[in-house]
Amino acid sequence: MLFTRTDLKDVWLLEASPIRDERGSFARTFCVDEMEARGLEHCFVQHSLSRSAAKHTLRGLHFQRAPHEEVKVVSCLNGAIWDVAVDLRPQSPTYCRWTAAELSADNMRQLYIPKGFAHGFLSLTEGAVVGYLISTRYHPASAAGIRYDDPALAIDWPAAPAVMSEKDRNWPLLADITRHA
Ligand SMILES: Cc1cn([C@H]2C[C@H](O)[C@@H](COP(=O)(O)OP(=O)(O)O[C@H]3O[C@H](C)C(=O)[C@H](O)[C@H]3O)O2)c(=O)[nH]c1=O
Repeated sequence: MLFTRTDLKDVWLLEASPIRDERGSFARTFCVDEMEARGLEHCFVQHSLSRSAAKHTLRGLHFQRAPHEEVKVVSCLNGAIWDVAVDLRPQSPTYCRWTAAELSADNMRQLYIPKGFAHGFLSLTEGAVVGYLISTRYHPASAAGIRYDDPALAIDWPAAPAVMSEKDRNWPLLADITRHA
């Protein structure tokens, strides 16, 4: 596997190294030793999948509040998504900055998103299936989010969302959260 830091240094792009033969290919997508060697989380207590039927479905921006913050490793198992991580760590030099990567079943890339980040994606194809390795148990009472179009983040989404949940439409702006913190 190839591990590359993104422009947000604690967010990593993980790239599989498929071994190809006449049948197709085989690729390792997770290795505890490789994660440990880079000081990355390697214990994921929950694995989840989401399927988005329509192209340009937007999910996010989500995070769980302390003490239930999550490390996520996000992959795209069918189709393609534009995956976004937003640094919400107040003391971070990259606070409020975002990074994005195109993840697809073809490129077998994964995004490693540490605690303190919000996560979201826009599907780029119909039938996008997204896989999550998650370090922390789902804790609904700690579920939180910020608006995908928050001007404080200015995320340059590749297209307008065609489908999103009412919950995602109505997350607060970061300014509203920090004002009431
Ligand atoms: C996350 C989660 C959700 N659920 C239930 C709650 C709802 O009844 C239903 C759909 O949940 P939600 O609308 O939060 O699903 P997404 O909008 O795909 O949210 C996910 O996608 C964004 C981009 C993320 O980064 C999070 O991992 C996750 O929140 O599944 C569970 O039962 N367990 C879970 O771990």
